Amino acid sequence: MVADNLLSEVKNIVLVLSGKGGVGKSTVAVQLALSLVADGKKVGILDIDICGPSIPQMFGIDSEVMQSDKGWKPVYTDDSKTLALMSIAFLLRSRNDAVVWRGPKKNSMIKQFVSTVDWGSLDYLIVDTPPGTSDEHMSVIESLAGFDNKSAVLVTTPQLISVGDVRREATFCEKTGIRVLGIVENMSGFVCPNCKDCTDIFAAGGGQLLATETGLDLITKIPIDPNLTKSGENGTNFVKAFQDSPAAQSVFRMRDYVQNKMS
Ligand SMILES: Nc1ncnc2c1ncn2[C@@H]1O[C@H](COP(=O)(O)OP(=O)(O)OP(=O)(O)O)[C@@H](O)[C@H]1O
Ligand code: SF4
Repeated sequence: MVADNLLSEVKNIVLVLSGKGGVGKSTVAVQLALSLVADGKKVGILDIDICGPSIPQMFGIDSEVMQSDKGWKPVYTDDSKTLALMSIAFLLRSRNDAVVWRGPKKNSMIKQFVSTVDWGSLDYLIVDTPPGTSDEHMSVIESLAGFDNKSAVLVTTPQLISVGDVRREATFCEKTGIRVLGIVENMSGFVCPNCKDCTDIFAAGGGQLLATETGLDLITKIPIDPNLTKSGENGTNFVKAFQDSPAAQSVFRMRDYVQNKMS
C-alpha cells in the first residue's frame, strides 16, 4: 500500500535521522544516495529540513521548482536523471532567505512535499530530516503512514553526548512504528592520508555502545575525510572521485547493508 499515487512507483523509503545537529546527517543521506546510484539504482532525496536545507548546496545546484502535469518536478542532478532532489531551498527566492514558519505551516509544507512531488519511478527515496524529533518528523511520518517499505538509519558521532540524543531518536522510532535498520557512526576517527593510521580525534565507541544498548546493528563507521568535507561544499561526487578511500569504502558498506535489509 502507498501513501499517495505519486509515490506508487517508489519502492523503498529510508529516513536519515539524528538526535543532534551537525553530526553529518545530510552528508550520510547524500553519500548513501550517490553510492546507490553508483550501484545502478534510481534515487531521490527529499530534504525536509525546512529551517536549514543543505541538500542543494551539497550538489552545487541552484534551481527553481517547475510544475509537471501531476505536481512538482524534482530537480535532477544530471541528464541521466538517476538522482532527483526536492528541497525547500528550491522554493525560496534566495538561498539566504530565512524560513520563520510556525509548526502548522511547516507541517503543511511537508505534507505537500510528500504528496505533490512527481518522483516517477525510484528504487530509493532518501529523506534528510532536521535534528531531533520535531514537528517535521511527525508530519513526514504521518504523511507516509500508508507506505509500508520504509525504514530509518540513525546517525551519531563517537561522543557519548551524541549517543544520548540518538537513544531518544531510537525511542521515537519505536513509538511511531518506524523500523530502524541500524546505526551509522560518522566522524569516526581521522585516517591520515600519509601513514593511514586512524586517530580518534573526538572519542571512540559511541556507536558501538548505542548498538549494544539498543540491540541495533552498528552498520558502519565513517571516518573524517577532508575530501568529504570539500565535496559538501563544491558538489563533487565523493564516492566516485575517492572510491578507494576508507570513508568511501565505509559508505559502500552502509549501502550494501541497507540494500540487504530492505530487499
Ligand atoms: N565523515 C566526514 N568527514 C568530513 N567531513 C564531514 C564528515 N561528515 C560530515 N562532515 C562535514 O561536517 C559538516 C556537517 O555535516 P552535515 O551538514 O552533513 O551535518 P547535519 O547533521 O546534516 O547538520 P544539520 O544539523 O545542520 O542538519 C559539513 O561541513 C560536512 O561536510
Ligand atoms: S598520523 Fe602519521 S603521517 Fe599522519 S600526520 Fe600524524 S604522524 Fe604524520
